[in-house]
Amino acid sequence: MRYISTRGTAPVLSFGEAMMTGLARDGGLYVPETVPTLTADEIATLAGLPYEEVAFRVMKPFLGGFFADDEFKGLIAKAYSGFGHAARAPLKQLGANHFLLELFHGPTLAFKDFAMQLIGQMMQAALAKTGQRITIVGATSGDTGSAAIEAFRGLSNVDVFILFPHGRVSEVQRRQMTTPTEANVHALAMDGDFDDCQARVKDMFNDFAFRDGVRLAGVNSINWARVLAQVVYYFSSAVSLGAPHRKVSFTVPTGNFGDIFAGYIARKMGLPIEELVIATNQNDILDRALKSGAYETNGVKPSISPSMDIQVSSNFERALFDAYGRDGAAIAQLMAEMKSGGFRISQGALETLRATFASGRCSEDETRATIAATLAATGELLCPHSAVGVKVAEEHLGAAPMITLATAHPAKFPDAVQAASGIHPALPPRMADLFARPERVTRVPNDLAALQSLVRERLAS
Ligand SMILES: Cc1ncc(COP(=O)(O)O)c(C=O)c1O
Ligand SMILES: N[C@@H](CCOP(=O)(O)O)C(=O)O
Repeated sequence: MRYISTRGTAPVLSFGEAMMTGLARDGGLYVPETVPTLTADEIATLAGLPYEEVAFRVMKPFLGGFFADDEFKGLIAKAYSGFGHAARAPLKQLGANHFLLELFHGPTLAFKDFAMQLIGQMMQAALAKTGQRITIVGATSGDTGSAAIEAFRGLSNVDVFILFPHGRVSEVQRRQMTTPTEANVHALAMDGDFDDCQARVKDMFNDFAFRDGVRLAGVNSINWARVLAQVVYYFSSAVSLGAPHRKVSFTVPTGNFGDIFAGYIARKMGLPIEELVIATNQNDILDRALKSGAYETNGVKPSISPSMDIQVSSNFERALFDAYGRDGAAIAQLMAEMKSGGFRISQGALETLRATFASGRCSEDETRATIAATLAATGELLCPHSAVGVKVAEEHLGAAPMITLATAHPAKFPDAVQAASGIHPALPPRMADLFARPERVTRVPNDLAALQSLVRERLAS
């Protein structure tokens, strides 16, 4: 099993190497050279299995033997043991043919825990074999950061630095990142928006002296292993609604395009997915791109679904790579144009993307109205991101059952949820004192050299 870069010139790597490498050295993202498939019979046998067993069967073909079967099963078991629901990713019925996939029962109450808890286990196992230490630098619009901190806090061979946009995450999200007391956790509030944070992380990877000097590792969806772990719940939910004997559709609240790209991989593996719907908030670059062919940023606008306040959608590069016939040079050219604000997608690539993805946009008012209407109709209290998904899904209901991904717990966004529904969602008891815990955070400028100095100083201290 080999992994290649979307920009065509970085070394070809094994699964383990791709996981520990993060961004490819040509600036691209690693993808499998070929996507393994499951037969209809293999998919059918997933129905009724525990989530952990589905995870093992879906992910194993991508590993190329990097972990022995028993070791991998053990890592999966540990990764999901802290989840607060026996099903891990339960499905709830919202309407006649509309289902909600609750992905917020992990330790930090967002879908990020599915991949981050597992990647934490896999990276620790890999480091234990080599005796190395690594420095993780991640960018977050709120959820990746807390999930990464939870997965790596307290480890002696890992430092974790998280850049979040100052003033642009919810208070619960911020406190999840700033209240852990372990010395290897470094929460950094950066001037700018999420796109700036992600750009600085990629800059650090593209500075080879820095990258090699600190042994930089990535846990954003830059890292293929993050995407892979998210493929699993497409299978677990689809088979529970009758796949592969009937098709299902998915709507995915989307920002950095990692989660919906995992759905795309599930479809390439053989899962019969009718429609894959991208749901955006007012930061609607992906919806505009699919409708007009122009992939152009127009500035991040803060919203009540802050984790999706993203315009430079990292994993869209992976989808473009396939849509352009896996032409790495063409992708490198497009990404260079992106630095000055955007590019036009070629007609052929656009048609390929439209054959694969549908899309829709949800305004702030529509998000609030969907939270209220869904509560009244079903009793389900949605977070604003999940509400964006539900609204867009309702515009795409068809013959196949629609599964909307509920990506975060409403208690992570209590102000927005209360304003929309009148209900103040409570944090689980284990987090009840979150607002009483002291915060530890460093304000940092949007400046690569300053950030690199800070990382080096912290590592030396
Ligand atoms: C709650 C929530 N919903 C949706 C998204 C969008 O997911 P993705 O960035 O994988 O498109 C994010 C951020 O990743 C998120 O934290
Ligand atoms: N919404 C994310 C943004 C980062 O996405 P990632 O999947 O690339 O880690 C967040 O909450 O941080």
